[in-house]
Amino acid sequence: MTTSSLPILDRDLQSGDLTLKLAEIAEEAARLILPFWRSGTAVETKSDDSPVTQADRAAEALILERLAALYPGVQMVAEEAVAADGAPTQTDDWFWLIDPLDGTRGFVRGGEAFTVNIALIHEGYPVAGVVTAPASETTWRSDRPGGGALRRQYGAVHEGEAHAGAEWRPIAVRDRPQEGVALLSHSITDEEATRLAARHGCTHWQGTDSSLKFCLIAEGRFDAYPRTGPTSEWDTAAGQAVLEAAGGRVLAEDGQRFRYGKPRFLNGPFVAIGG
Ligand SMILES: Nc1ncnc2c1ncn2[C@@H]1O[C@H](COP(=O)(O)O)[C@@H](OP(=O)(O)O)[C@H]1O
Ligand SMILES: [Mg+2]
Repeated sequence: MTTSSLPILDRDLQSGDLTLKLAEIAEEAARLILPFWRSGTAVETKSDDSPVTQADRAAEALILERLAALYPGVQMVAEEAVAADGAPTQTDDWFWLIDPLDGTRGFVRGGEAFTVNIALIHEGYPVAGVVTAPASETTWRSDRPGGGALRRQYGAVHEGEAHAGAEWRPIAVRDRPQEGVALLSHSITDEEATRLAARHGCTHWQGTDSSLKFCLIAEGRFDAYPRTGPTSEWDTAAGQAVLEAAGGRVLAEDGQRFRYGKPRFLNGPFVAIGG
């Protein structure tokens, strides 16, 4: 592997330019995905029983091409490539985790909660991440390390109409209110959701697909996202980077910071929490 682009990658990470460039890529992928949404696009079932569409594949191909052009030689671990070719058995110090379309089930149902996710892992932890929600034309990103988290609504930028929402605005987690609200996957029962929410000090909960859950906690609208069922590392890494930058935390069952590069890139249980 060539490591020649690592100095440039690290320079861009430290300046915050990295996630600005990643946001452009994720938004380009989002524009590619959107025409497939609510279009009755064909759905195939992967070996793990999860759905995949042409939108997932087209978006992943675009992201891989853009990343390889910007930072050649950095290892890329992406959902559809792993589904097709298997997972790499080793990870480098630096690697990308890419989920071109998270929340595919919701996407296929015509729901709005689906996202494009790009994260950079360094020595086992997400150090930069970008999440884009194509349906609402919104992007969340971590800024330079220690620089917080930001959100923008990008649609108007490309229609050529300057409007306030198109600016990057800082976001932050909220202090836990008396009646906290948890976000949970639709993949669990109502009983399980109520129990999980209560375990993490929340009196209410709401079901939401995809990594959008991390972003909604990062911007201070919700309080926790506990997950006991399986996810893959590309489902959570970018959301974790955004949430941590906004002042939140993602913890494994042992209370330690949630880490990456695990066997087959499979996540165990975790909880994402705001303030
Ligand atoms: N058995 C399993 N193993 C690994 N990941 C799983 C899984 N069941 C669900 N997931 C992951 O959970 C994600 C959906 O989470 P949520 O329910 O919060 O929307 C899916 O992302 P994709 O839609 O990208 O496939 C999928 O990767
Ligand atoms: Mg996913």
